[in-house]
Amino acid sequence: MDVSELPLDARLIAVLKERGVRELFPPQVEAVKAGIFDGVNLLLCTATASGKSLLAEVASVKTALEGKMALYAVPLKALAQEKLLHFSYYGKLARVGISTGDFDSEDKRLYEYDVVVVTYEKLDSLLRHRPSWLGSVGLVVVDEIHYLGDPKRGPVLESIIAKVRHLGLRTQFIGLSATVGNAEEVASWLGARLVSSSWRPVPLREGVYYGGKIYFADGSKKSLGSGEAEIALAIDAVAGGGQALVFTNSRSSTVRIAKAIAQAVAAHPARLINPAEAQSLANEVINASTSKIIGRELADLIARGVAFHNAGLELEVRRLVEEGFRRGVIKVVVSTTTLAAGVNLPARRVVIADYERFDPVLGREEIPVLEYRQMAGRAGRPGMDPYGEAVIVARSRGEVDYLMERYLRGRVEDVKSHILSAPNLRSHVLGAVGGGYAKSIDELVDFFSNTLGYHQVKTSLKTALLRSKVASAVDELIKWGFMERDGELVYATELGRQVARLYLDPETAARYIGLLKSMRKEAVSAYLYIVLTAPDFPRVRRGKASREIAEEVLSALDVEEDEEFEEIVKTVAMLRAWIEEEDEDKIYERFEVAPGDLRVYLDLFDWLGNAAAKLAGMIGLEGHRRNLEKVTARVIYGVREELLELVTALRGVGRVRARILYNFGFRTLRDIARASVREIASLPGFGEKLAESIIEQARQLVKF
Ligand SMILES: Nc1ncnc2c1ncn2[C@@H]1O[C@H](COP(=O)(O)OP(=O)(O)OP(=O)(O)O)[C@@H](O)[C@H]1O
Repeated sequence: MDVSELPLDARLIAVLKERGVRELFPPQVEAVKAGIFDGVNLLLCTATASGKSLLAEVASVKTALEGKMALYAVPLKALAQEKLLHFSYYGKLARVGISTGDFDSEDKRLYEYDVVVVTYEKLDSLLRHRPSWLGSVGLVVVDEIHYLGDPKRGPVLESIIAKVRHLGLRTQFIGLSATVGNAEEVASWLGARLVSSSWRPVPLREGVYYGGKIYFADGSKKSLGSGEAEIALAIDAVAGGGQALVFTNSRSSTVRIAKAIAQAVAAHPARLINPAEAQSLANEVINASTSKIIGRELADLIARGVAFHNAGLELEVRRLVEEGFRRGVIKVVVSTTTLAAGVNLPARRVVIADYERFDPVLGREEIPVLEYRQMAGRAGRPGMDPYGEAVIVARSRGEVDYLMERYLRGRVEDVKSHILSAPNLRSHVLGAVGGGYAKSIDELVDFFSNTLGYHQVKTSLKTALLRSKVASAVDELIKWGFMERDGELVYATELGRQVARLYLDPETAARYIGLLKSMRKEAVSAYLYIVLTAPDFPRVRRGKASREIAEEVLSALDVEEDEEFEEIVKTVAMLRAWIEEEDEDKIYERFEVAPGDLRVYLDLFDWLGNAAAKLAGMIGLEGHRRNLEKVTARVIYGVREELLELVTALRGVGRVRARILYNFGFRTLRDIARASVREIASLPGFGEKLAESIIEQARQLVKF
């Protein structure tokens, strides 16, 4: 089908042609025939790179051109940024915005956009606020809809869909995924037509590697040189003019394998990389990295055409690696399997070095087929590679057949709902009541009967079951003071509504309130401790907990000294070092955290610390509210209290520069407003341009 034949605005067709899209891919033709441009609800389950996103983007812009809004939901903030970039192709045809942070806001200004890219949680939170513009939404897209099976994020998606249904919005719904086992069931629940296809723009060959040979699923074999599997497979791909993406199961092995491959690249008789280009990218990475140690380690590899990619790297650095790989400057990227969803990097050969990983709770576990498919699907760059290859590494001859059956021929797991588990149900019951979606047990039952979880219950007593689960959730929420019941009617208390708006898990909110109420003394470590008790927080697991900090926490709070206490105290110690302005590299070394981890902590603290402050305010603990706000601001910026005025107000001034300004006597915005460009420009790390900018900013702020 030629794009000119599509029922679309001529300007939109022109953009497609400019992007090089002339003929639709076969699954796209099916989607068009199924009614994607006629407002029909669709579930598109087609292979990676088969053009799902392109269609959903076009449908969004079409909706915009028809005067309605489109909401485009993605699982990760980084993917939201990427999506925003994709939408820039459509130029002025649609005003596209992004909304991923700050749950406690209904984002009135979003109304100014035609297309809004959101994360799942942000979309659910927006629906809880019920902004006035909801009525003008004409399309909701959910990308990577297999997240429905995720224990925490799945219920968020179900809740979104239940709310959209409840509101009776006349919206089209489009779900996208390459990997849903029970696509028919999900489509039937969504009331959507299913378009499913295994067509790929680049043929995919899948195989298992053992003892120097790749055994392909079609029975053919390929012999490679001897040596470590990952190295042999990567070098073979690069020597053949391609690139390789290697997935492994731990951060430390991404670094170890990348180093070994870099050595092999350097030792190869043929010149496999362009050293000048590689060196220039390496320099960029050093400049962008907040950790000198990790930055140098990575840059050293990039200079040899290889990189590691894991959650320890900050987003800017990950972006540079991804871009370098897309441009072909980097030939091999070694990534953790857990990051597979977040890396949109096609490569000629994908190597799955480990099919097992270590879970702190479950121990060793095999990766699901869904994850294997997500990784394997990245093999083959459309328009650049004649084929793609996905190779999984076996550790023994006997495993070859096992892996072939389990992964290459295996069926992707069914998506199973988790919304009826008690913690999830409590959270979404409060969200539904707090957002005005239900006012009685009956209405709650009605609301949750729109979920996949209900759809999947197979007993004839399913309504009775749902009713009893909902009633227990309500009882628990009443006990915590977030809801009240009057016969059949249920209400969210003011506090409960606030918890729902802050997008807090009710159990966490109840814990915060309990700890704040019983606090005996105002202590920074105790505030950090309280916020960190949320189960969402990762914990620092290395080293010994500091006794001094433990004592400070215990003098203020009534808590048990158990294993969890130890872990939280270690994390408190790390954040204390950060807000006492300890050098970043020292923190990374002392607590064995990496820049990417620290960014995750800060992001979470921004949300949960501010939420805890709001709760304190609501229960009349004004002093705690102010202290929590201050501690949260200090965590966000990594500074002592005296620097807050400068770091919060001035663009281009972070913790290091603010400290320099302060120590040189520029302690307030007023001091800076009075300074001359020459004075500030001569400080270490400040140039003339930056000096001009911050003086100008300070003058405006203090109306100098
Ligand atoms: N009909 C087409 N003709 C040419 N190029 C196309 C066509 N459709 C999509 N593309 C291009 O192919 C690439 C992959 O498309 P897209 O990202 O939409 O696939 P996808 O199925 O959403 O992949 P993923 O599962 O990774 O999200 C993009 O660069 C896109 O611009």
